[in-house]
Formats: sequence, structure tokens, C-alpha cells
Amino acid sequence: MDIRKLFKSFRYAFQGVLHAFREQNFRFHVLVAIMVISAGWLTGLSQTEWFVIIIVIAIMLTLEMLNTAIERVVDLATSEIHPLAKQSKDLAAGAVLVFACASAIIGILIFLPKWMNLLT
Ligand SMILES: Nc1ncnc2c1ncn2[C@@H]1O[C@H](COP(=O)(O)OP(=O)(O)OP(=O)(O)O)[C@@H](O)[C@H]1O
Repeated sequence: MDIRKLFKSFRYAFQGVLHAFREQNFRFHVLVAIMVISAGWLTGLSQTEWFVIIIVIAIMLTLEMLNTAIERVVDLATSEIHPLAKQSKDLAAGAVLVFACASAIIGILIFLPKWMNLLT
């Protein structure tokens, strides 16, 4: 196993994460993730609930990074207006939206009953 090559790959992957942080949407998702984790810590979640929350956050951030990657590739492929370029970007953005909606529902299903219990 080539350890130097492995370290290089990690460095490139880390650079990818830094690129993501330059995107406003990604920073927004990170902020929401921090708020959800804080809410979970204050509310008190079971091990399974933490597992679900962490998986959902990880998938959300990963999708946002893939969306940015697709935008970059499309911009690299053409600087002209093209219906396929629009479809690619809108499909990628749509994928983020679909998962964001599912994440919001999962969040409500986990947190709402606990908050209702606190009120009653
Ligand atoms: N080359 C293109 N041809 C046709 N439509 C495009 C093209 N590039 C972008 N669009 C469309 O224009 C709209 C805005 O695209 P843009 O790339 O600015 O996306 P954005 O969501 O603002 O992304 P960014 O994170 O880069 O600001 C989207 O509907 C996108 O599909």
C-alpha cells in the first residue's frame, strides 16, 4: 500500500471540503446541522435517534457537495445556454430539495413528540 498516495488523496478530499465551505448553501446546511445537533443535545435523544440524525446530516451535506460538483462540471462543459445544462443543474438542485424535505419531516417526527411531552 502506497501511504504517500493515500495521504495525497486525503489532502485532495480535504481541499474538496474547503471548496464546499466557500458555497453559501453548504454553509447554511452546516449551520442548520449545528442547530439540530444542539437541539438534540438539549432535548435528549436515544442512541437510535442520534444515529438517524447523524446519517441525515451526513447525507444532506454530501448531496450539497455533489450538487456543487455537478454545477462545476456543467459550467466547465459549456458557457452557453443549453436545455441539458439547465436540466442537469436543476435535477441536482432538485435532489437536494427532495432530501431536505425528507430531513425536515424526520426532524419533526423525532423532535415534536419530545417537545410536546415537555409542554404537557
Ligand atoms: N448553461 C446553462 N444553460 C441553461 N440554463 C442554465 C445554465 N447554467 C445555469 N442554468 C440555469 O440557470 C439557473 C441558475 O443557475 P446557476 O448556475 O446560477 O445556479 P445557482 O443555483 O444560482 O447556483 P450557484 O450555487 O452557482 O449560485 C438554474 O435554473 C440553472 O439550471
